Amino acid sequence: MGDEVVLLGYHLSMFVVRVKIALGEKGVKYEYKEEDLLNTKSALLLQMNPVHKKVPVLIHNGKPISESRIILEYIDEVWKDQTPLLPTDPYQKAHARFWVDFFDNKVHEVAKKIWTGKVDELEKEKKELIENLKKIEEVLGEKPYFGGNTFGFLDIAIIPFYKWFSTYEKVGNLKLECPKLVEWGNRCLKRESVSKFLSEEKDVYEFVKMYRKLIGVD
Ligand SMILES: N[C@@H](CCC(=O)N[C@@H](CSO)C(=O)NCC(=O)O)C(=O)O
Repeated sequence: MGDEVVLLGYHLSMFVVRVKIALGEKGVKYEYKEEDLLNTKSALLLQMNPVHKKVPVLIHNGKPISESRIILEYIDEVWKDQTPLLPTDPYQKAHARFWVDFFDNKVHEVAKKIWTGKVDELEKEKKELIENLKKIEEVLGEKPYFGGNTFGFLDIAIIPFYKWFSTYEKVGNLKLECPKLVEWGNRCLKRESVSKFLSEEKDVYEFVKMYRKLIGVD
């Protein structure tokens, strides 16, 4: 019997898109189950991820794996005969893990403070976001992809946020200065595994506007 793979997700979740891209790059077939995060989480989600109760959760032959970065590494190890996601060199692997951690904590979390917060009270966060995204752009440098000439782990981790940049700018009333990341994003979008799953900018913006009303900041 082949592998039974199920992905619990939410259509706009950048962390879920990471997993969809990785499974796409590996050519792994899976069943996708959309969670209604804004209303009631499914019993399956609560059973499979009782600690965080968040998506994505990858269920492989009945066994759940949570946290997108951990899921990416799991996928890379389990389906290792297809294109590798992580570098094989230990130092390059550590470098990739460092920058995904930086991105999650110093770009995504800072940006989330902005798009869920009172924008006129967030000058520090706005500066931080611009500066930290510049640091990510410096890691890319002149390379086509973060790992060099091939699309890999760090690209997969960051590209799902690409269509959120314009919403960061609109809601935060700020200007991101990352022309190389824009070029890189368009380059990644040429890959079917990316273009198939990345949200549209207008959908992201509509979601954030709705969410801000829901939590009473707008
Ligand atoms: N560190 C985790 C973050 C997952 C997450 O925040 N998932 C959100 C949807 S995307 O914003 C989620 O499931 N939220 C539901 C909740 O917070 O209850 C990862 O990398 O997988």
